[in-house]
This record gives sequence, structure tokens and C-alpha cells, in this order.
Amino acid sequence: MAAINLPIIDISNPHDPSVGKAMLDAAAKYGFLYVASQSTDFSAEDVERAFGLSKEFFASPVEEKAACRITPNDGPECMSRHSILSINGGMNFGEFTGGKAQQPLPPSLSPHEATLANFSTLCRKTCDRILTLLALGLQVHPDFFTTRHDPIHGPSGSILRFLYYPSLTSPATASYKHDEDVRAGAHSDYGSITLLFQRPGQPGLEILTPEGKWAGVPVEPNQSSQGQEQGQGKDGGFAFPPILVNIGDLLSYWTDGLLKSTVHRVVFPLSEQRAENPQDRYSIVYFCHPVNTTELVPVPSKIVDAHREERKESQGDKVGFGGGAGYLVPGKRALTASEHLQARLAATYTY
Ligand SMILES: O=C(O)CCC(=O)C(=O)O
Ligand SMILES: [Fe+2]
Repeated sequence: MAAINLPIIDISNPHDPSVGKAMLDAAAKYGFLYVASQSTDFSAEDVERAFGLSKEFFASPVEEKAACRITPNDGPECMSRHSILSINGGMNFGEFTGGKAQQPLPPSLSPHEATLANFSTLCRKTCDRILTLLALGLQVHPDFFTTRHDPIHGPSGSILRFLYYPSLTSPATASYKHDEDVRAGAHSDYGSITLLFQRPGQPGLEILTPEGKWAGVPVEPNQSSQGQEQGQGKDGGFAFPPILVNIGDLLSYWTDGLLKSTVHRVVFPLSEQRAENPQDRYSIVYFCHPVNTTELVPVPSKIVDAHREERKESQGDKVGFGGGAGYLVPGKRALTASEHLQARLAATYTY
């Protein structure tokens, strides 16, 4: 299976229209792209520290972890992947307010609340850059999306998640098979955009291509074409692999399907089997959602309008849950972000 070649985008200047165009093109074609780690608000140390905490958490006693295991009720981004979570592990953090978590933290993490809050803030800042660039690409006001995601306007469904997937060398997964069993089933994300942090040597993510085939997404794509100095971060430390970004269902709905919410999954890749020293996979995910009360009014973009007209002519169908934002029936108000999420959850859960 071929690995897909996604663009690596430098987001250091979120006001550069040509970068906005590149971001929009990738979001409309694949729904997935990388952002160059050096161009974000994170230092390599921030990322290293967060993965260190994740490792500590997953190595902590079972009883401590069980108290904060992902369950169907503890957050909007809790997928119906129970069988997966019985072998893997997950820890969700809701929004942090004033540097404080809004939930009890397990003993392994409670001394590190400020570090976790800071990581979550950096995720938000990076999402703001991406949302600004998407607005530029769509030729709407650069703040169109960021103001609607600004926590000063109220709570949102945004979530930070630590994930752990043992390798096949672990007793828990010894009976599983490379390229046959999956670690996380096929799904799309619910919110506006998702950031995924991965570690070198811990592959596993695959996306469903427009041709309907699974394609592996490398943790470390070939960066040479970008003229970046391999390994060096802006602060002189070692850079971390680029952050993988994907579009979620809500942003796809908001743009009438112009931006793609691409189905993805996590596997035990064959490349892991061939590795000399197979590693467990740790990933950190940030699901960014607009403020709950945000009305998903049509994005005032000629590019979205043109896409909607094209869709009407070619397929006549609608996008996502409750149609697309641009198919609003006259006299009816737009769905809010939290209503969209509820509709999305209702479509997923059968209990
Ligand atoms: O762990 C990963 O690599 C992906 C996780 C994911 O897609 C999710 O939690 O929605
Ligand atoms: Fe996902």
C-alpha cells in the first residue's frame, strides 16, 4: 500500500494569502495536511513534555486510570470504539479555564495541570493560525472562524486526548495481526479541525482516499522539498514531526462539503512488523470545536457558493447532518455548533 503524499504547510505567517490558498486546496482535496512543526507555537520541549506525561499516565496503576477512562458519556469526541479501548488507552481533557482543568485529574497528572493547560493553549493558538489561513483561502474575513472559536464567547466541545496503542509485542495484543486487525476503527472527527501529534517510529494512521483505498500517512514525511533543516527546531532544539491536521464533520458541514472530513483509522502497519524494535504508539490529539452557541450560518464565501451550485447540479444531494449550512430553509435559524454535535452523536450512538 502506497503512502499518501500530503503537503507540509508553513503556518508561520497566517496572513499570507498564498499559504491560505495552499491550505484550502489541501483541505478540499484530502481533508488532511501537515503543518511544519517549526512554524507553530510549540517548542520541541513542549511536545516532548506532553508525551512524557502521557507515558507516565498510561504506566500508572490500572485503578488510577480506570477512574478517568474514556466512556461514551464523558465528552463529545468519545467515539463508539469500545472494543478498541479495551486494548488501547485514552484520556480526555476538556477545556482548561484559567490554567485549571474542569475535571479531576489522576494522581499521575495532577501535579502537571499547568503544563497540560499550557499545551492546550498552544493547540488553540495553532488552530487559530490554521483557521485564519482557511478563512483567507475562502476569501472571507480573516477572523470569520477564529472569533467563533474564541473561548471568551463561552465553552466549546474542544478536547485534548492522550492515546496509547500497544505494539504487537505486547501481551495484550499478541494475538492481533499486522494489516488485518485495527487499533481504532474507521471514523471521521466531529469538530472543526483536529491536530494529531505523533512520535517517530510509531506509525499507524491511514486515511481513506477519494478512490476508496486506505493509504498510510507517514509520521515523518519527506521534508526535503520544503527546504527545511531536518531535525532543528526554531529554538535550536530538535524539531518534532510535523503536526497532522484534518478537517472534521462540522467544518465540512459549514462549507457545504467543500472542505472534506476524511475517514481515517489506526492500524498495526506492516512497517512496524519489519521494524527492528517495534514501539508502542502514543499519540496526542486536539479536537477543536467552535463555541457551543455559534450559529453555523453559511460561510459568506464565493468559493463555497460556487461549490454548492456545482454540487446541486452534479449530485443534487446535501452534506452532513441536517444538510449543509448553505441549504438553510428560509425562516429557519441555523444549527448551533452544539446542536450539530448532538445530531452527529445521535447518528453514531445507538444506545
Ligand atoms: O491516534 C491516532 O493516531 C488517531 C486518533 C483519532 O483519529 C481520533 O482519536 O479521532
Ligand atoms: Fe480521528
